[in-house]
Amino acid sequence: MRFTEWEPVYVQILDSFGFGRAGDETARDTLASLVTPFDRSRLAWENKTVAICGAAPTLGDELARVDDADVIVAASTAADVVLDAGYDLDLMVTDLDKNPETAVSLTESGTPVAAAAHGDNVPAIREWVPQFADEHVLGTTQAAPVGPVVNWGGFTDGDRAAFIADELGAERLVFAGWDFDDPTVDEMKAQKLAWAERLLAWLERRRNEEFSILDGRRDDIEPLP
Ligand SMILES: Nc1ncnc2c1ncn2[C@@H]1O[C@H](COP(=O)(O)OP(=O)(O)OP(=O)(O)O)[C@@H](O)[C@H]1O
Ligand SMILES: Nc1nc2c(c(=O)[nH]1)N=C(CO)CN2
Repeated sequence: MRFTEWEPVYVQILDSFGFGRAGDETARDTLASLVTPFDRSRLAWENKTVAICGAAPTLGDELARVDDADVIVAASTAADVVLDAGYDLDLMVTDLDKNPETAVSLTESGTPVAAAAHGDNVPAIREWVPQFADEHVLGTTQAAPVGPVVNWGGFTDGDRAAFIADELGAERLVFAGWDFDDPTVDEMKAQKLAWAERLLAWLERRRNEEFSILDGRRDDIEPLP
């Protein structure tokens, strides 16, 4: 995903939440000062089935879905569920707002972590990124990419994980731990999940793929861009 393709969608997201672009850019620049370029050839996922684990309460019951995957990616707290169940992770995707200690320990053991900068997580970036093993950190932004910080698309940790897998050439994406109608989430999270759903519908269309988590829902999703 090039930024020119992402930008019109990004502008809609900023508008929908009332987030400021300048805040995202400041956060991105902070992250850029703390990370080095990530060697993406380590994550060559062509011909791979990649499992994208979200953190819905259903994840624990759906973990068998990752058994046939070649690669396991977990968003935020989904990483803890996957690791506690005894699986190895290939990548954690996070904006550092819930379980940054997991990200520290993963980078220390050589597992890559994609760390996102946005206007509301600058203190977390400053606190946690210096604690990561640098060569295992992929810095990401939802604003324009700068230096070592990439933008391969995506907004919430979970849909960003899917966009990253797409960028890395994944042949097939499978999903566990996704519940767009989760009744336990607050209003802001529900709005974020609605965007995640829209973004995944856009991604599956771009990929000519059908994500089963969107079955029965497509007619009600407003298309992007
Ligand atoms: N019902 C759900 N509740 C929470 N997350 C979900 C759900 N369904 C899918 N997800 C995906 O799992 C990801 C990780 O969720 P979690 O609540 O651990 O993280 P988070 O740090 O709050 O995520 P974010 O900052 O992206 O909102 C979310 O970003 C979202 O994409
Ligand atoms: N500015 C800003 N950007 C975000 C935010 C957020 O709270 N503020 N949350 C996200 C996923 O939770 C992703 N991006």
